Amino acid sequence: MSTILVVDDDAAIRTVVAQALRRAGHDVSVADSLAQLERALAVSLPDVIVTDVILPDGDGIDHVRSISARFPLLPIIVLSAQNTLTTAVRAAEVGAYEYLPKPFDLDVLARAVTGALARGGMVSDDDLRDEDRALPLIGRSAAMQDVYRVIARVVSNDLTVLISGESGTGKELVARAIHDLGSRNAAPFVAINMAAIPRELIEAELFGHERGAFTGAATRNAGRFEQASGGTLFLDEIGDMPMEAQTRLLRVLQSGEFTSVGGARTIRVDVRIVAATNRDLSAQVASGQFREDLFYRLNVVPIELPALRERRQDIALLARHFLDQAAVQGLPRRQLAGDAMTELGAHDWPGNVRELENLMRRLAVLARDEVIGADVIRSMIGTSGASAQSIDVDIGHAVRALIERIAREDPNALDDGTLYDRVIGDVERPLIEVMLARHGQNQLRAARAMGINRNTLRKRLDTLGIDMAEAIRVDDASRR
Ligand SMILES: Nc1ncnc2c1ncn2[C@@H]1O[C@H](COP(=O)(O)OP(=O)(O)OP(=O)(O)O)[C@@H](O)[C@H]1O
Repeated sequence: MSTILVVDDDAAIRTVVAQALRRAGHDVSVADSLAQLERALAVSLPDVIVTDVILPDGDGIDHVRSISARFPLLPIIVLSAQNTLTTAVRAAEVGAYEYLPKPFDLDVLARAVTGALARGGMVSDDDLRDEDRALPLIGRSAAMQDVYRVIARVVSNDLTVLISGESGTGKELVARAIHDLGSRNAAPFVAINMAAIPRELIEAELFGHERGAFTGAATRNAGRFEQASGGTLFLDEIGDMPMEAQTRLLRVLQSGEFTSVGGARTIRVDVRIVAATNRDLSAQVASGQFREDLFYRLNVVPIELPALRERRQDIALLARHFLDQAAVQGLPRRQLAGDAMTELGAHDWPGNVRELENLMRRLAVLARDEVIGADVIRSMIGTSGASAQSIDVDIGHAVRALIERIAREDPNALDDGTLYDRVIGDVERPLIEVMLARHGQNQLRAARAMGINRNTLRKRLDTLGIDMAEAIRVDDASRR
């Protein structure tokens, strides 16, 4: 539960605001003066402060400046009856997260609080104050503060950034933050994932192709470089880029221009490059899989994202954030009991923030009670949770790798109309095998459990060539 401190000398407003925020699921405490506010801060830091401007012992806005200086990560929402532009500008100048003129709609306040919580832990920076550009990066740990410092350093220039970190640590989110906070934010942010595109298509995807450049190229296509013109190009999973494409990319980065596949025109583009990898690129350089010169060209400003297990103090903040987000999206509102937080804190999170996010969404959907206890967390992480997590984390990669493998083994397979059946067949086979095993190889029960017709299952067994000899052995054994 997030903690909100409401400061207002008007008892009626204090009560109404506190009630509304409690209804929205927050833990609310109140103060009627700056002195009481200071006493409350001395005891513990809330997640958000909501304060009036005119208080009996001073000016709330002046006080925001002092609080922001001491606690730069603490979002403050200012409420004021002085509906002047000057008050709004003053509130922004002193670093208030939001300014709401009185009278305000309680829903608007609740939304501002949710926004402030989602922003919690981000560096205090005037650029961040624009609603549209509010950052989704959560975390107050020292490791994340280091990340924020580097982001703050690169938003005002075009230096190339290389983000490394395990899968699900937020690399793409950081890349987007660099774009959104920089001067290129009116132009597009274009992402391309090297692991998701068959190797032979990567160059056409990056640099575009002319009509008729290869089979299937019916029209001229602008590549991602051109699409990102004036903006940011995010090269995800750069460690998966084939050698030839690396050579071409290096040339483009050096010269700022390229020709599309099958084209004679030279295209000049102005893009900022942010690359990311979950592999050890220097090891790939050492083993000759990644060009050393390209590595140095990309690694101008390195950002290393910590694994979630290395910043356990952020787990509670993130967990609450994802539950709030689920509630905002219309899923039931859930809270975590103290022992549930302890349980989350002890888990190792191999899938990092993505795993935590998926678990919170599943809890929002599946948990029976509003307050979730440690036992529920244990059962979700320990059993189906653990395996489902790894599926959530890996399924996209697995399918992409599968497409790549098929393309490598048989390049025609990408065009000959068989790809859908091959990929679905490879995904379906383990599903059927697992379900048959689970139901003692009984086809009727396995089909029912999967929600398909028994005849459909029979046909799929035939098509996929799944051997039922095992089933007969199991059936025989059970009959004996
Ligand atoms: N600090 C954070 N605050 C809030 N949400 C986060 C944070 N880090 C990651 N997430 C969320 O976790 C999920 C995974 O993040 P993201 O896709 O950026 O990770 P990634 O490192 O690029 O993963 P991959 O290597 O698998 O592509 C996203 O839904 C993202 O919004």
